[in-house]
This record gives sequence, C-alpha cells and structure tokens, in this order.
Amino acid sequence: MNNQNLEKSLYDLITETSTNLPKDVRRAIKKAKEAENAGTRAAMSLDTIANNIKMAEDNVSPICQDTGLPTFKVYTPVGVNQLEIKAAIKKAIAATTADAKLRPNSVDSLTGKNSGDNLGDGVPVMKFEQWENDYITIKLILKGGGCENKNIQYSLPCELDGLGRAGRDLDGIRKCILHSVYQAQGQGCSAGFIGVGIGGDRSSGYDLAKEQLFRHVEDTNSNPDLAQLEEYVVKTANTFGIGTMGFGGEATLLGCKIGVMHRIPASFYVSVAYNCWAYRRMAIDLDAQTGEIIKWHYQEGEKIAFADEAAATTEDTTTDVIELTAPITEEQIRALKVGDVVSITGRMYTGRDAIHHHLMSHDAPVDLNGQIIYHCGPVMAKDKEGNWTVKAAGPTTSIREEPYQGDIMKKFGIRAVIGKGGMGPKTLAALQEHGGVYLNAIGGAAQYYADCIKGVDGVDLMEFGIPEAMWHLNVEKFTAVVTMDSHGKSLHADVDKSSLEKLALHAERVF
Ligand SMILES: O=C(O)C[C@H](O)C(=O)O
Ligand code: SF4
Repeated sequence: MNNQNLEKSLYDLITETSTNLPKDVRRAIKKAKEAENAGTRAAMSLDTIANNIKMAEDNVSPICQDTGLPTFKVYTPVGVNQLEIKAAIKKAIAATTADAKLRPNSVDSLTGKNSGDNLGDGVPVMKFEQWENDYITIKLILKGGGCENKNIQYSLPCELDGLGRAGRDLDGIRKCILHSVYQAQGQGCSAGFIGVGIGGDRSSGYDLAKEQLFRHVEDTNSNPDLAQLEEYVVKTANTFGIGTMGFGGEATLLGCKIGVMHRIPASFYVSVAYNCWAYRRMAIDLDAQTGEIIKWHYQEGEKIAFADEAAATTEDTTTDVIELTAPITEEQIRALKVGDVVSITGRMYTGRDAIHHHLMSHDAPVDLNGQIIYHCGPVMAKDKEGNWTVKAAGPTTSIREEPYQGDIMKKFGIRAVIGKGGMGPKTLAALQEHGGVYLNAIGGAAQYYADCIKGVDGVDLMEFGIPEAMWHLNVEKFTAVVTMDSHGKSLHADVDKSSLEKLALHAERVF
C-alpha cells in the first residue's frame, strides 16, 4: 500500500472526526432544539451548542477541547499488512496533534507527564479484524473524558436508587439503562447518546456497549425486543427533566443503542457507554491497494448547517445579563442568585485537576484574591511569533475538584469558579461561608468560548502539560449561568432530586 496516501487518509479522518459533527448527530441535536421551550436556559444552551458546531466546521478546529482517547476499529482484507496501518495511524495522530486538531491528551498514569503528541503505552487504541471484503474500513471515535467517567456497569441482580430490584431479565435491563441516564445527570454534557452492552464479561460488555456508538442514530435494532426497549428508553429518559447540561428541560437523551451477547451463568452485566452531545465518530472505506479514501460513512440524509443559530446565541438575552470583571468583591458575589446569567470580561485563570491538587500544598503562582478560576484544559497553538493562541476552550467537569475546591477558594480568596456539571455539598457550603459562586458554562462549546478569549497573557505550571497548566486568559463577554450561589442554593441538587422522583415513577414492570 502507498503509505503516504494512507497517512493522508488517516489525517483527514481524524480532522473530520474532531471538527465536523456527523449528519445524523446534527439532526438529533436539531430535534432536541425543536423540543425545547424558547427562552429557557436549555434552549439558550442548545443555541450555543449549535453555533459551536458551525464554528468548529468553519474553523476546522475541535468541536470540544477534549478530543478524547482516539479509538480506531480497522477491518482489513486477508493479506493487508496491519503493522503498516498501525504505524500510519500513529503518524497521523502525531501530525493532527501538532496541527491542533487534537489536544495532547496522553498522560503517563504514574508520573502525570503528558507525552505531547497523543502517543503512549496503549494509546491510541487500535483494534483490528479481518473480513472477506476487498477494501479497508477504518472507524474512529473521539470520546471525551467527562462522558467516559459517566459510563456505568451493572451486575444483575442489583438494587437501584428510585427503581428498586433489577433482576436478570429484560425488565431488569430496562431499569439499569434508565438508571444510567439518571446517574449521569448533566455531567457528561447532556443531551447524550448511550451505547448499551448486555452480557459478556466486564471488558467485552463495555466493548459491546462502545461498539453500539458506531451505529446510526436513526437506525432500528434488528432484534424487535431491543428495538422496542431502545425506543422506550429514549422516550422515558426525556421525561426526567435533566435537560441540556443538567439545566432542566425536555432533551436529556438523544439516542439509545443496545447490543447483546452471551454470558456465563454466574455473570449478568449491563454495560453503558455514555457519550456527550459532541458525539464525534466517523468512518472511511479505503482502497486496499492505494490507501485512498473511497467512501465516507454517515453521509445519508440532510445536513443541518446550523447557520441561523449563530446569530441568535445569547445576543438577544443581553438585557438580563450581569457584567462581571475580576477582581470581584464579596458584595458583588452575594448579589448573585441561581439562574442569573453573567458575562465576564477581563482576566480569568484556568485550573483543573493538577492545579487544584498542587494548590492544596503550594502557594499560587499569581495573586488569586477576588479572581475567577476556569475549569478548563484548552487546545493551544503557538503562532509564528511564538505567542500562544487558544484553539478550543470549553469547560471541564467540575465535580472532580470537589475534594479541593472549597478549601482553595478560602485559602486564596477566589470568588468564582466556572466549570460544568456542578459541584457537591462541600463546595456549596464553602460558597456560602466564604462568599463564592459557581458558574456553569456550556460543556463542549469549545469554539464558542475560544472566540471569547481575546488573548493569552501568560502561563504558569507548564510542567503539568498544556491541558493542566494555569493559563492567564483575557476574555470578553464570556457568558455563564449561576447554578450554585452563596445562599446555599444549587440548581444541580434540585435537578438531581426532581429527576430521581421522575425515575421512581418507572419502578413497575414494563417488559
Ligand atoms: O478534559 C476536558 O477538557 C473535558 C472533559 O471531557 C470533561 O467532560 O470533563
Ligand atoms: S467536555 Fe463535554 S462535550 Fe467535551 S468531551 Fe467532555 S463530556 Fe464531551
């Protein structure tokens, strides 16, 4: 095979997957937008998401800054050299990372060192199968960490919050799947898609679940029982009121695909792979002789361009927006209430897992008194003059900082943190005691927020790698919603409680 062609085809596959959301996913998002009531936070979020999808395509830049753990599934005719394909995949991964189509996402699990090029032990994931066809198919999924963390595996029989006993039958499976959507709340950037694997062992069950994520959103399961269950799950989950980003609303789940395999007598697993709305998967067919692309998958039907949404995003809500510029006073913070929309102009500092851990036992590299911390690991590029530019910069899941956040806010006088998915009781208590606020940004809207960042004024702790460093950002009109305030109120706690009540309505046998 021509290796240059093969590398080019793979480069194009990776770039397309990271930057251009497939047609079937776009249609599902459009449907969600249509179901949402105008003027709600959920509708506003979906406008931002739609706008972001368009911006990513136009800029040929990542839809979300977390470009995930690249996972390739390759089907080859007998006789094709799979080692050559492996080598080409690695080259294409490094090249697309250098061109900021992927974030450097591969971290040594023991030392914490980022390899910088998305390569590492076992990374990217590459799985090969042979087949009788005379062409090659390569599938790629870029599944981010926030939704990956919301995957869940049930071992039947089990007891579930709200639903009671899930037994070893179709109805027990039904309960597990409904519970999986509830437990994800907004943290995996809902509205999401789930792949479910019934049976197998712990690893093959998850593999089967992830395999389902390559199915078309609009297909119908060939097993009539599972087809019925898929339809039931989507319909029922959308009554939970979790909504986009967990803000409440009509659209919680955009797709459910279920696969089944045999199991051994003692084990009965239901494995659920949760994927965010930024459902980035694509596939190509290659000519096995030339290595050139002969077909792109997921091309059927209408392509929603989301051109109209671009103008609508948050612009028309400016009347209700509260302007904030750091340093922020305690008085300003105490005036904010859950539901307020704020627009930030000026300085903010990024800080995520490594920074929070570090700040517990070290001084901050800058004065954080009155400042804003943004839970964000951006995609960055250096321009010709050696200046950093932000290529993608949406929020990361905040709950991971729950053990540290309250202490760090108090220790350094931080007044606001921005992230997504909300935080827990420890942070809520600290916000009340210290005078702080939690701001929820729209997860995955990495192009939208990158556009709000007008400059990079500095960076500290680069030894943690690009996603984990503390970037000093100069922002303009960065919009976010107050979802936890200094008066003990949390939208996340409210939505969790009400969605559990809705879940519990489905404890009776259905199948
Ligand atoms: O790592 C990130 O930037 C985000 C992550 O995918 C998340 O959802 O928390
Ligand atoms: S930030 Fe949200 S959209 Fe991006 S990868 Fe994580 S879960 Fe997905």
